Amino acid sequence: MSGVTLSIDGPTASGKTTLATGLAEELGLAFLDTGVTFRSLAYALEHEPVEKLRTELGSLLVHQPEIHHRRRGGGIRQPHSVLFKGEDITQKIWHSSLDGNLKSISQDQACRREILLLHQRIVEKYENIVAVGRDVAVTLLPRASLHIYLTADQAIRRERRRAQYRDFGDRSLAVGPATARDLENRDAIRAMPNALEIDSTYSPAPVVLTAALRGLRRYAA
Ligand SMILES: Nc1ncnc2c1ncn2[C@@H]1O[C@H](COP(=O)(O)OP(=O)(O)OP(=O)(O)O)[C@@H](O)[C@H]1O
Ligand SMILES: Nc1ccn([C@@H]2O[C@H](COP(=O)(O)O)[C@@H](O)[C@H]2O)c(=O)n1
Repeated sequence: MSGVTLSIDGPTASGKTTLATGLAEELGLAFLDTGVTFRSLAYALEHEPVEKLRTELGSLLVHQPEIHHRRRGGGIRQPHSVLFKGEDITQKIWHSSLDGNLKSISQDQACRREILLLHQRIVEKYENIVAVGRDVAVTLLPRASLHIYLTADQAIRRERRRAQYRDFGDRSLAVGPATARDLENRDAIRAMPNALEIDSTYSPAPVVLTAALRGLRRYAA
């Protein structure tokens, strides 16, 4: 299968990254986590005014997506990384103290437009890519081979996030209900012909991956 593009949207801790990584490993895709860019801007906002971030984003921030070999070849060919003004900030963007900045950035429409342009320049470079976020089906990859909306009950998502960050005391455990944006995107995805909605509440990650691969075979055939 060549020319594979996949979008995955869904609420916090629904398993988007897990599924994207599985698909990227299985199919040898590049993997763009758009949330990483929002988080990087939240970090950058500690250092530069928002006006500068908006107008100079393309030169201030370099986001390299992860690139996977096919499963049989195994492993990651290029790990994801983010450089801000040349400094590698990949490990610095997760701190819960940045939650307020993250909210400001994600509500700033001008910032969202600049972030989208940055992501469009990234996806243009890859023939085979999976992009993950909260609006990627509608904004970034409207012509993807398959659009996945992944969800799970809030209590389950909260429990999974707590377990995931048990050893990372400085990370945010905030897991709310699906936001208005999540629901808007879910409805838009439902209306797309090549869409798949997966509820992972009672499905372990390998089952979710199998369902996504089956969906891809169906629509990309
Ligand atoms: N189907 C599943 N069953 C059980 N646990 C899962 C499943 N999918 C993912 N998880 C676990 O749930 C946690 C959150 O998953 P993940 O980080 O992939 O979510 P996410 O949607 O990418 O989160 P975010 O919204 O922060 O980007 C991880 O610990 C992951 O291993
Ligand atoms: N396409 C996107 C991606 C992310 N956001 C915002 O960034 C936050 C962090 O994303 P994670 O995937 O790392 O949790 C997220 O909570 C959103 O506020 C977005 O708006 N659009």
